[in-house]
Amino acid sequence: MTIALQAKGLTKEFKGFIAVNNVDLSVKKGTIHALIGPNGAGKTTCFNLLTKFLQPTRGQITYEGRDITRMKPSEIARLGMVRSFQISAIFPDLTVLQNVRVALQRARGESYDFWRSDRVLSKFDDQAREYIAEVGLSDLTDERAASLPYGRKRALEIATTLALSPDMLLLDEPMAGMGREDVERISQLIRRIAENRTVLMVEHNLSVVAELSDHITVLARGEILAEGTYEQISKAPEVIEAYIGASHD
Ligand SMILES: Nc1ncnc2c1ncn2[C@@H]1O[C@H](COP(=O)(O)OP(=O)(O)OP(=O)(O)O)[C@@H](O)[C@H]1O
Repeated sequence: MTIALQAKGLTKEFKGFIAVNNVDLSVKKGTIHALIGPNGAGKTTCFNLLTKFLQPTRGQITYEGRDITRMKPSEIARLGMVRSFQISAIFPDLTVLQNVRVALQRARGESYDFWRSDRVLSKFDDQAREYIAEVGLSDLTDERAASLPYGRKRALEIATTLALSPDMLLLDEPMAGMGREDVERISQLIRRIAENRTVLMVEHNLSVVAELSDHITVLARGEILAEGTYEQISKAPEVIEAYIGASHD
């Protein structure tokens, strides 16, 4: 199996504090890979390094074999590696269809003009409807984004991310703030979008991680503590200890 994203010796220091320390990570193509760990483990920092929102102090990152260590988020997006919610927030007063059309228009490098007529944008309709169907929002195509329940808004955000045609999607806590029904819905959505894409996610909800992930990397205190399937890592004494220890902090 080929590697989509790889980090070697990834390190981030904040004024002498080492938030991410010498992390080696390989995300295989076509898999769902989760980054987990107790609070303060360095997951967000690591995620921001991989998505190029932060510059590493040391280390190298490659995507599809290409060195992306010094690239900007917009440059890696063009290579096909896209962070969810990267393009924009949702426009609350536009409909679901209009939001995805705008995302498509921007992804094609056309600037977005509010005054553009529907007719000009309608060339994106078919593609937009495809993405809307992919995230399960077809019934709500003509609803205003503002009127969507929270979980559906996240689905819409994912649809606008798909407009950048990513081969790899990076999701930052996709289940944050969601009720049970939405968690189930977004889990299915992630599984569906991962059928022909690679996914790396930071996620706190361990049952979601257990259900979705092919491979899991556990971070603690900025370092890799364990790696493997959920079955493997959930039995590792050092992982159990890190989580139990963290709950007593
Ligand atoms: N900009 C910064 N400046 C200084 N220290 C930082 C900065 N960002 C993160 N840290 C520190 O780095 C450590 C790791 O933080 P990070 O947010 O990456 O952890 P996390 O695993 O995502 O935690 P959580 O699950 O609580 O979000 C923490 O101790 C945090 O205080």
